[in-house]
Amino acid sequence: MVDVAQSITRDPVGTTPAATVTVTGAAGQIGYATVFRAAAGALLGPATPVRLRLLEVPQAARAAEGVAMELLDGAFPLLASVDVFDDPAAAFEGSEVGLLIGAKPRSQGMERADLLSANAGIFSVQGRAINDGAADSFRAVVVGNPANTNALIAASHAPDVPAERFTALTRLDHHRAEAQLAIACDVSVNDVDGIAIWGNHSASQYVDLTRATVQGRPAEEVLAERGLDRQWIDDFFIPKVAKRGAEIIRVRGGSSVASAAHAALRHVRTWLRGTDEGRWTSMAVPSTGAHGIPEGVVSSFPVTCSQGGYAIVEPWAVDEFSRARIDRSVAELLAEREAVAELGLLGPRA
Ligand SMILES: NC(=O)c1ccc[n+]([C@@H]2O[C@H](COP(=O)([O-])OP(=O)(O)OC[C@H]3O[C@@H](n4cnc5c(N)ncnc54)[C@H](O)[C@@H]3O)[C@@H](O)[C@H]2O)c1
Ligand SMILES: O=C(O)C[C@H](O)C(=O)O
Repeated sequence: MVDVAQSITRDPVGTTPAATVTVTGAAGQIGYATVFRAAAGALLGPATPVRLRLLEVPQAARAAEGVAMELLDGAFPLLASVDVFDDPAAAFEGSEVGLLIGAKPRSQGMERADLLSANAGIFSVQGRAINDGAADSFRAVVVGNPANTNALIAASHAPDVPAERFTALTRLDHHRAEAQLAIACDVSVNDVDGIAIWGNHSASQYVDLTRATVQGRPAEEVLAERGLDRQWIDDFFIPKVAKRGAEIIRVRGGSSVASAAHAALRHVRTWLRGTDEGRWTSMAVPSTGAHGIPEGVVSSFPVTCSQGGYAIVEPWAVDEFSRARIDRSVAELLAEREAVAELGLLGPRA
């Protein structure tokens, strides 16, 4: 543990035992936007105190100490403790929830293979640390890109942890699609339902409206009444959502931060608390082979959650267009998997 005078332990409020949450990249932008809301109850709910374990690389550990100081200054009633680490093994000791945000960003001139390899180094080490030290109940969401394949790498290095506990974030894409559909139909986001994100958290993702509803009616029907046909969905709506990350970078001058933090918090909260009756969300999870998506990749699916678990929504007969789009994104995931396998970066479970 980094020697932080700021580390605290106290008896927090709350009616259930405190849960231990490890946040990697805690001094980075998304980490900073996440930990205060986690301390305020947005991750585990208003009844569960949280013990935060912040992991950073050694050169950013000092900045993470500063984050810990600010957490203290929030005097959050639910914050049981906060500790800073630069050693993954220590950071994941007893961990019940992992928010795996820290990753190596793509720098100029870096090839995708270099990015995969740089991140594989990070996620293999963290996978092993989780395998050796995390609590039996451990579950993780990977935010750091390439998120799906990073989750696969971590899971492959943690053979003693059920693979389904390693998930990746596509809830942000799901939220983006809900918002864009609501805007297109001039309704509240509360009126839209049934969107599914398939495949990779990348521009190849398939944003599926075929089961979506707007105020209980098929979304495609409501869009058609507004003169927005399938061509519009294909040419405008899907790219708008799938390329939103790049658009944010262009307009804001930096990648999505608060919306990504919000999505990561909601991902875990929904997983633990459950989806509402009759509704689903999107999560990238290890494929079981469902919907024709081969095992061995972490793909986004529509899922329902209950009692701390999730289930891929039962397969339905997808149309030809959807099938081709799902297969295209899955092909990208398979190529990423092959690239890391060729580099010898997959662990013993692979
Ligand atoms: N899945 C999604 O929806 C989504 C959305 C937005 C961003 N992202 C990704 O999230 C990641 C984080 O974004 P950010 O804006 O916070 O980046 P950032 O560069 O601000 O922060 C990343 C932090 O991770 C730390 N880090 C790097 N390697 C680490 C390691 N081995 N252990 C612990 N910490 C480590 C860095 O020191 C840094 O503080 C990026 O990979 C980004 O592409 C994903
Ligand atoms: O960081 C990025 O490349 C984009 C990010 O994954 C996003 O979807 O906003």
